Amino acid sequence: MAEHDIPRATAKRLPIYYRYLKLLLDAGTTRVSSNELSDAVKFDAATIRRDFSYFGALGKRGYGYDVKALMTFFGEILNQDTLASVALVGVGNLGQALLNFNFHQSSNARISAAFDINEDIVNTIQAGVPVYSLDDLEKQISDQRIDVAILTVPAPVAQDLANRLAKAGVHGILNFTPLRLDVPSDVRVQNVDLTNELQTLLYFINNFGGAEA
Ligand SMILES: NC(=O)c1ccc[n+]([C@@H]2O[C@H](COP(=O)([O-])OP(=O)(O)OC[C@H]3O[C@@H](n4cnc5c(N)ncnc54)[C@H](O)[C@@H]3O)[C@@H](O)[C@H]2O)c1
Repeated sequence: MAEHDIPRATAKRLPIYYRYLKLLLDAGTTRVSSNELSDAVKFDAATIRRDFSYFGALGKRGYGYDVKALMTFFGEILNQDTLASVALVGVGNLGQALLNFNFHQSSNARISAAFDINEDIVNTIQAGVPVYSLDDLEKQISDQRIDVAILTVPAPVAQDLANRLAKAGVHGILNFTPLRLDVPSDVRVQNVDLTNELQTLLYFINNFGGAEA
């Protein structure tokens, strides 16, 4: 958890800054201006300067920002050095796709355990990740110190599983199901809804043309 008191919108942009800075650093670039960053990540330069100012960072007029210093700084805030183990519950169409996607390449998280009730895939390894029986949920979450779970099960069983996950000690749920989950106050839920995203996109295209929202 970041100890800096920053707006949520800024916090959401941090991983995007971080990924781009990593690209720059890998390409041997040592400094970057807010305008160059703006071109690459598509937030306006004023937003970027304001975001960075929350951290007391770090730009110099006529020089821009030091890429390595920014990376180190954001890396610490984002905890890039600690690899977070994530559970995936529900290894169906969507779950499989997420297993195949290598989160670890671009973030500090990796799916380390998957769970399902389908006997055909329980006790197999899918995309390098062991699939456990749902009966092992609590034990694996505790043994592997899993703090975050991705929920890709049918909606009717989602609340039950959210209850179990919360009870087992999970503090974050990335919820792909259409159900809005009730969770204890120490659990954070992030809902992902591709239909919503698509509708929003269509709305903006239809009402404002191609310009970005
Ligand atoms: N957010 C989005 O944009 C989006 C997009 C597609 C699907 N979805 C949602 O994601 C969920 C999964 O969709 P899908 O197409 O992968 O479905 P699917 O039927 O292919 O997969 C569901 C998986 O969950 C497993 N399962 C069922 N009950 C379980 C339980 N109690 N515990 C553990 N595993 C259980 C099934 O065996 C199956 O492997 C659905 O709720 C769907 O509505 C969301």
